[in-house]
Amino acid sequence: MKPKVLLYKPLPDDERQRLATHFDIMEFDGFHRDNEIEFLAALREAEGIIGGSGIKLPTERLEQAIKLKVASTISVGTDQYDLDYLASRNIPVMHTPGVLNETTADTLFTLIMCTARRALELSNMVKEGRWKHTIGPELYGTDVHGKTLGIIGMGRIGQALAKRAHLGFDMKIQYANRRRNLQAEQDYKAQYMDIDSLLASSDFVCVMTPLTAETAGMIGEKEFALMKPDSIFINGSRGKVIDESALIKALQTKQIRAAGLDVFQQEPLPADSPLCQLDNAVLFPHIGSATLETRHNMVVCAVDNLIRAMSGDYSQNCANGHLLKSED
Ligand SMILES: NC(=O)C1=CN([C@@H]2O[C@H](COP(=O)(O)OP(=O)(O)OC[C@H]3O[C@@H](n4cnc5c(N)ncnc54)[C@H](OP(=O)(O)O)[C@@H]3O)[C@@H](O)[C@H]2O)C=CC1
Ligand SMILES: O=CC(=O)O
Repeated sequence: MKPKVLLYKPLPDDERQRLATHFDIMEFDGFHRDNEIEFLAALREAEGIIGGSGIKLPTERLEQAIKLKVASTISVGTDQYDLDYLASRNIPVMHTPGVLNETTADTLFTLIMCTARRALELSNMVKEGRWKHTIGPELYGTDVHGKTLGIIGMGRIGQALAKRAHLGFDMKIQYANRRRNLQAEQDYKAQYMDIDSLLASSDFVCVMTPLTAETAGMIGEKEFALMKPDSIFINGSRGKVIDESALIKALQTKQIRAAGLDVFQQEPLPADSPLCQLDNAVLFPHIGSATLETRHNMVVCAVDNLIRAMSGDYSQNCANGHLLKSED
């Protein structure tokens, strides 16, 4: 008999079939009020689970997953799970680092360009028939090339962003991490500094840390007040890393120039969010890695991770490996 796996995100046919050769799949399109009873019944039977980062499975749900051996997420972020709790049950949480670095950095750079050059605001002006004469300084953008980019969270994706900025746009790179990243210092002349100094001296600030107890609410009113009045704030990490109300205030009062956001405290972002009323906010629907190629590669990686971890090998791509008890 094949082990039972709960799949809660639609997969491309090829990867769904590969999963089905190894496991008996119990399949759901997300987890919501309409499928709650069946989903929770499947969770109680599941030895493995695989799905995306959009579905939160809090501890009180996972407590019901009494047969669970492995959780595999089709994302690099793992904040939808309590890693400590799963580690206390010796359950590895597998994720997809690396395969999405370049695509996510492309998205971040798109946010940088769109905010700096007011691309969406001006495109809407053209589409809505409001382009009546050559635009004047009140609608000019600001340069990207040659400016200073501050990256909070110089990890895999942060470095891919630094590469674009430094090698392609001649930007000066500075960064904040808990530990220094000597590779980024060598490759992109990145300068290490504390978060407050970075905020006060960057033209663009991009947050790319994971969401953890330490980073939740890390950028709030005090931090926005430190930023330069002409600076631009980019968030590609998780919405809860910043205080969204404080950001809205900073944008409304033009304390900072603009913001480019791929992630929000609540997703999907409610249409009545004040962010939707702001010309100086460029908003993406959490599409950091959303290209056909990269999303496929992430699924391949997550299916591989599940197959390997279910057979006891979680030596690669395990987000809580350092917390697990060794089997030998
Ligand atoms: N918008 C989207 O679609 C996507 C969003 N993401 C998000 O981006 C996150 C980062 O991904 P990735 O680059 O692969 O992760 P990495 O682990 O490679 O990088 C994270 C970086 O954050 C730093 N960091 C962690 N905690 C802190 C802290 N308290 N203060 C300052 N820096 C900190 C780490 O350095 P150090 O440990 O030295 O502090 C590390 O350099 C993911 O966890 C996910 O939430 C990822 C992919 C797509
Ligand atoms: O947000 C996306 C991820 O992979 O994490």
